[in-house]
Amino acid sequence: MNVGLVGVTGYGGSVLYELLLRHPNVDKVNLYGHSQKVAQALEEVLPQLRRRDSILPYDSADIMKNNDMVFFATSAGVTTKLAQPFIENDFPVIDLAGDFRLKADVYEKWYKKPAPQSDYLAKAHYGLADFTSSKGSKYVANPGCYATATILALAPLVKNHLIDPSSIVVDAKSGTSGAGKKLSQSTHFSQTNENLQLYKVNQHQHIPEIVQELQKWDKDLPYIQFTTTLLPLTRGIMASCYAKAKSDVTEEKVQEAFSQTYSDDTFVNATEGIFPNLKQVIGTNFCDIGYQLNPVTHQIVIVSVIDNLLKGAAGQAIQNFNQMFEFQPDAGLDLIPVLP
Ligand SMILES: NC(=O)C1=CN([C@@H]2O[C@H](COP(=O)(O)OP(=O)(O)OC[C@H]3O[C@@H](n4cnc5c(N)ncnc54)[C@H](OP(=O)(O)O)[C@@H]3O)[C@@H](O)[C@H]2O)C=CC1
Ligand SMILES: CC(=O)N[C@@H](CCC(=O)OP(=O)(O)O)C(=O)O
Repeated sequence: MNVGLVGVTGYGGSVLYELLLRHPNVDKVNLYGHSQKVAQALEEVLPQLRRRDSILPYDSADIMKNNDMVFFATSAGVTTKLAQPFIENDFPVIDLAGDFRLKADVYEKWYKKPAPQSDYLAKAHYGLADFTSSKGSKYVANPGCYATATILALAPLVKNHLIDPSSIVVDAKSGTSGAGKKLSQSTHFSQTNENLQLYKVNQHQHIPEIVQELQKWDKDLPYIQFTTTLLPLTRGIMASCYAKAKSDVTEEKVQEAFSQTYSDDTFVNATEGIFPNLKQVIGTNFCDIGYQLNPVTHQIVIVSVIDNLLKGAAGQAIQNFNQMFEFQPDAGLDLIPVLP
């Protein structure tokens, strides 16, 4: 099949392009940029890919005519403006941005941008690929990177009501590629290198996304305590999550919850007492999780790690693509970590 990709010049888009080029069910990837530009040689912007492709001017009619579906890996607010013709024509879209993940009022509050129309939002499927299937959906809102790491870490405990939902504390950390390619003061080399910086404390836009999804399993879950820290690394997210176990919860019950939830999952691996590090997942679509119940404090610590550009973005988008078109669940995702 032919697929369209808008946003190849960004971090998420370039990683998605690499995955699509190697995907067994993709014949051609057509690249699109901004509407006002003429076609641009890909080599001019991404010479390291060594491909003689062109980035075509953005045109929704052209995208629908020449492709079977389209991926948007564009900045927040772009699909709110561009998605309409695809939704009205039931043309399949997978959107890596946050525009279609939240209810309109929640999106506007946390992203500080106008939300898409409510009837369009109602057509979007939140594609947390390890828990839901995108089969039959025409518009998939691919989850956020921190949201993916955090929800996957907490899901077994929240679903099985093993923790006090008001006790959740998440200390999440990300490499700078999570912020996209645009330079800012906090991602400047001299500011990031050999430094740790907290940012968006209690204001991160993934807080409502995490809460919205966890509440599907426990409607009594209130807002979570969530902080984000910028790491002096390019790729990777580590989410360290803490929650108070209910009084009757034992080590066996916690183990059973993780093993029931993830034993058949190709991409999520959860292990009791062994805590993951970032390098074991960078370059892959895996989410590795370590967890332990502290018998003294009765707190459970759960640590998850992902590559923000793969499991947190392009890799999960491919999982959703595979579900949407009923390809093999792991097609195009046979990746091994970057070593050493
Ligand atoms: N980086 C990450 O780890 C993750 C990112 N995301 C989300 O995925 C999306 C892409 O992120 P990321 O790759 O990091 O961002 P970047 O800032 O690196 O790239 C943004 C891309 O969007 C393109 N773009 C912006 N405006 C338009 C427009 N009006 N029309 C067409 N193209 C446009 C840019 O093109 P140009 O180069 O021409 O400006 C660029 O290719 C964002 O919404 C982000 O929040 C989600 C999960 C993780
Ligand atoms: C390090 C860094 O800055 N990460 C970004 C990740 C969020 C993102 O990718 O945006 P969406 O809301 O569209 O998912 C952040 O914290 O805002």
